[in-house]
Amino acid sequence: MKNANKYTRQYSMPPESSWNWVKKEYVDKAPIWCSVDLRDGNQALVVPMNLEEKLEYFQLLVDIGFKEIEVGFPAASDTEFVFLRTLIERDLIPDDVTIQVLTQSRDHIIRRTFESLMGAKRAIVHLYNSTSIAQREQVFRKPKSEIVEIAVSGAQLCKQLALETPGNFMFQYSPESFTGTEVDFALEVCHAVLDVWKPTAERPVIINLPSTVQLSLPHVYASQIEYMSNHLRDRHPVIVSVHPHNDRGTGVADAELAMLAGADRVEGTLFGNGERTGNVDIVTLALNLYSHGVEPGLDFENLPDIQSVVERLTKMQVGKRHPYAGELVFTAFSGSHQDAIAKGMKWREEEEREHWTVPYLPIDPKDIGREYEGDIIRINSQSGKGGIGYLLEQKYGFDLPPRMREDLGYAVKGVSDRLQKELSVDEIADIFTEEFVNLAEPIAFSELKADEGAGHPTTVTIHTHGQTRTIKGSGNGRLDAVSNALQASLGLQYTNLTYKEHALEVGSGSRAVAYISIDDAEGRTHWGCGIDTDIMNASIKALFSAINRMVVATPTFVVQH
Ligand SMILES: CC(=O)SCCNC(=O)CCNC(=O)[C@H](O)C(C)(C)COP(=O)(O)OP(=O)(O)OC[C@H]1O[C@@H](n2cnc3c(N)ncnc32)[C@H](O)[C@@H]1OP(=O)(O)O
Ligand SMILES: CC(C)C(=O)C(=O)O
Repeated sequence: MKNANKYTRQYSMPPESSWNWVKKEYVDKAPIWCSVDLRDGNQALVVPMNLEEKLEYFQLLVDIGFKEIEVGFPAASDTEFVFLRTLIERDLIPDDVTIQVLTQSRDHIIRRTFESLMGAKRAIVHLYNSTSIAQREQVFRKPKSEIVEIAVSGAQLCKQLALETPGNFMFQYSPESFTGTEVDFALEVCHAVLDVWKPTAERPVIINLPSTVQLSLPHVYASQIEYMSNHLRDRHPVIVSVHPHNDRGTGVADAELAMLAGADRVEGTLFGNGERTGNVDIVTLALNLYSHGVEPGLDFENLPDIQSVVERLTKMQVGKRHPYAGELVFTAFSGSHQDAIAKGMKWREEEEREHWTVPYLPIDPKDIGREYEGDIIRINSQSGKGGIGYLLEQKYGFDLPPRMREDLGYAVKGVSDRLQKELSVDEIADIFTEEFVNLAEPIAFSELKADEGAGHPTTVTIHTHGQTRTIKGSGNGRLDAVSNALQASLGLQYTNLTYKEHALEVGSGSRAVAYISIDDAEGRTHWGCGIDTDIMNASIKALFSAINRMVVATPTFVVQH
């Protein structure tokens, strides 16, 4: 980048920093949330929402639990004005919800804003004017004193109109572009406004300190907020609010550090919609609190539904990696992650655990309406036996022995790598069946007859190379007898037979599944699986499967006739 010297840092540190917020470990209570989706979010859309869309969005915000909702900039357009009138006239604002409206500090805009509020029981009137060096020099071309005057005259008019308009009005002031303003000057403007509004405990005032454009690292913003919070003359009746944007990608960090630094209130939007890179994402902030065991006071238990409504109304898409909401954010493709998640989930099943600590999953996806199946473990060529085995167990009930999972893992990864695609759990089950279950080539099991006498004498009917044969054996159990018959009659050589069985509880009918491994003459292990309604038949089919895999893997072997 050859033009780095074109840029310079445009923020200023406060005159002093106490850095007390650094010593706080985490945010221990939810802030007052204010949604600005219908204003800052809406003003940033290619096509702003229409009346019906805004009404639906408003109801969504109410359902989520927002108690303060900035419903628009009523002087901006007819749609904005009519929307507010509709909320008021149709009595759509619940008693415990306060609407907020934004106005520039300009006479006719403030007047129009109060007109729009006629009949409202309660509202926050949010006044702003820009205070940064860049805006003073380039937009307003006014000295500091005249910028203060813009704020003061607007505050005075708001106060006067609030007295003349029926309803209960609270005031909010934003030194817009606060992050590009000398912090002491921002304090001066806020004091001038507070001198007009004179907040009391019964009628507090909100001082909102936006990172209109993010200009610094988050700790600088936090220091600015801390300075303002510590130096506001009469702090108690003032609610310090923040309104972070996301230009540097750290809107969430700005908000979180600002809360540590004294902010009582946060303005933001769902999924971070808003000007340019967006406003701070309240979903992320709330769920970050939740993941620390702090009740966020907003209900995101059905986040996928909320997301689809927001996407439909805003015509914006939530990214696949978006915290908490993105399609892939609870998904592990990579083997070691899957293995740890599968073990973590099993650990939870073993007994009730007080806290959620599953590796790689910061919260339980189910808490926000996500599913485990198809969400947390997905399979491609980066995957491993742990995840593959976990999926087969969850959906189909196969509890494979650990070493068999390894064999299946390689088979599945091989297919995914060759086809260059993700595999569904059904496709994995197909691979498992094709590769390991009830294999009948080149030797097929047909029938078993238990003969009379000691040593479990057994007659087995098999098909091989187009012929049906009857072979006999005995042993210390029925399976051992079949195994001995096969080894003696067909010239097979293997040792170390291992065996595991369980009922297949998933799916229709009661079936048993057996897994068998054998070691061939060269020490290689071959696995097979058998499924049957009869447990003995399941185990014999598992043995045939293992033998058939061994025979196929040993091209030099010839079955004796
Ligand atoms: C950071 C933020 O998101 S702030 C919110 C921004 N949101 C919006 O602007 C959306 C809604 N806005 C609008 O629809 C329009 O801008 C309106 C209706 C409010 C005003 O429209 P207009 O008067 O036609 O145009 P515009 O906004 O460009 O006005 C610019 C004038 O207002 C002045 N101005 C801008 N903001 C403010 C303010 N907060 N207080 C006082 N004056 C202001 C400018 O200096 C400029 O003055 P000039 O006429 O002397 O040059
Ligand atoms: C009006 C203010 C709060 C604003 O939207 C901003 O600064 O981003």
